[in-house]
Amino acid sequence: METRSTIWKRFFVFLRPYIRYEALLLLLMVLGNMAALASPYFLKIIIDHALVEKKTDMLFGILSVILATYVFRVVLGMAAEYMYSWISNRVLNDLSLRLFNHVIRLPMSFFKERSLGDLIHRMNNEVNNVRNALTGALINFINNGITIIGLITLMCILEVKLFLAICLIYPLLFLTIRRFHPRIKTITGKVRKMESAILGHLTERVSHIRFIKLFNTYLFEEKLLKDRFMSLIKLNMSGTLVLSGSKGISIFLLAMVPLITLGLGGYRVIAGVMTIGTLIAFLQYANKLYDPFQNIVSLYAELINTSVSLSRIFELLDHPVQFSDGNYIELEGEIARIELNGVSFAHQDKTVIRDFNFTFEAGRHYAIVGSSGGGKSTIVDLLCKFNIPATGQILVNGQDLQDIDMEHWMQRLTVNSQGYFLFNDTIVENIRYGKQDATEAEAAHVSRLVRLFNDHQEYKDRIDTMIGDSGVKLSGGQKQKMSLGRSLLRKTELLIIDEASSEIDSKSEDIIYKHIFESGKFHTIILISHRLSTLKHVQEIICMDAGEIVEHGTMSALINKRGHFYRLFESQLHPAAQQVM
Ligand SMILES: Nc1ncnc2c1ncn2[C@@H]1O[C@H](COP(=O)(O)OP(=O)(O)OP(=O)(O)O)[C@@H](O)[C@H]1O
Repeated sequence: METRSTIWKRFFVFLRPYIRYEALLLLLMVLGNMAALASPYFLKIIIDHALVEKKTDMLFGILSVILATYVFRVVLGMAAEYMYSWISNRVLNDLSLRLFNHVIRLPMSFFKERSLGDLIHRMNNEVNNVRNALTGALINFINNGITIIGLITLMCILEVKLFLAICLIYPLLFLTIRRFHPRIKTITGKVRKMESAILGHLTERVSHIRFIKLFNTYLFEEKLLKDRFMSLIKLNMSGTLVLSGSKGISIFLLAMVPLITLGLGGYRVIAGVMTIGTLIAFLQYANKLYDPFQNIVSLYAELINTSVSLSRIFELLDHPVQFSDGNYIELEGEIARIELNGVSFAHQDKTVIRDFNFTFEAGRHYAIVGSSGGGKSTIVDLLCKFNIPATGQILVNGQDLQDIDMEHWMQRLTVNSQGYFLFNDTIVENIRYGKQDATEAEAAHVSRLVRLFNDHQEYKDRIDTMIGDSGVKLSGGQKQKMSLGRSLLRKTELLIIDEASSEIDSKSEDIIYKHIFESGKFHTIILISHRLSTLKHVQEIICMDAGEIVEHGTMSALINKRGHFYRLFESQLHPAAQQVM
């Protein structure tokens, strides 16, 4: 784990672009503090000179100066606040954008191992913690720090011996902070992890509310969440105990400062080695020291929390992305062939693909079939670079796919996968996600190609309406049609359709597939399907079982073979078999 100083050093990289504005802010803050700290010194002059020497002019002259410093302070304060808000908003914007841009470029393997809740917690809650620290704690920490330096300087100027006496308190304060804060940091880290887990739990449960209702598991769910909240409360309470203990001792130690000042200072005034004006001014400064020190102690604890948030954010940023870093190459020319040579792949310890050897030639249409869990979608993920072969190679025109730039590669193919992604937006906008520069008319056109609605009126009424979260206002078949429409908007050399029409009625499916396979829009197509009726569109079928190719060939050859393929489709086969034989 990174040390706190390295974490802050890394964070200061985000502050660097605004260094000029920060320098100006610091100047405003120093000037504002100087103006705020001047009053007790003027008070000393009033007591020791204007009053003792009975100089009315001097009295009112100094009072006017004090008034001017008040005005100066207010103006500087407003300017500093504005500047601070400007800087912190920009820094946060940079941090959030950098995080988002990084996360969306992380390899798929990263997302398979992480819980969604943990990711959202880091990208939202932890960034908000940094936001709170930036908009409050950090500025106060710096401001209080400047005040303390100013106060110490003025106290030394006034009476250095008295200042040295109150300094005895500070090593004790330092020891208290050192003793308590590592424990606070550990507890904070645990709280954050638990909060992420709870967020993940809530996200999962609310997004599957339908199943809670169907299985009537309200009480079970309530108990599950209650147990998690109880553990969080226990952890939070132990954190509060340590924090309040640390604060209590610090506050007690700081409260000793005015007592020592009055005791020693009063003695020195009685002994005639110090003026009353100096004692009053010093006492005011010593009292003023109490608040910023107390604030700094609390803010320090808050900044420890922030450093935990930052370390969780940086942990994400440290995960290597899968995109261009100058080491990847771009594929020259069109895709001529994709060869999978002895490819194997495992999820954790479980081997999912075994010694897969096949060459997809450009211009041909293929299907991959096999029983559930046989490894078909894993092959798609390997072709998308979402999975990386454990052994063997995937070669595109002889180039290792792993060496080809991810962004460049993804421009060459369109993948219509099993899990579609629909946003709470209009149908047109959802379809346009496939090709962001497509016009509304193009999007509307493909919605008709995939027969999204039954009649003309429905297109008119619904195409611009919101579809709800994850397309909740659409039927299962309509969602799949929209997803296919989105793919149809693109024009790429290779199209992969992974079980994308299981909920679409056979008649519509046939029309849509005819268009896809016969329009010539996609040169090479790989179709994954459990429906025999869709296989008539392809020229070659690969039959997989337990991660291996067990048969491949044309549909009629495979049917005649009476092997794996035949058994797999036996129940759907007889009417179709008549057509192909
Ligand atoms: N993220 C994962 N972690 C662990 N195992 C996984 C993961 N994803 C898939 N698997 C396993 O890999 C195997 C192959 O899954 P895959 O999705 O490729 O099968 P499939 O042939 O596409 O199945 P289906 O026809 O049901 O879609 C399955 O046994 C599955 O349990």
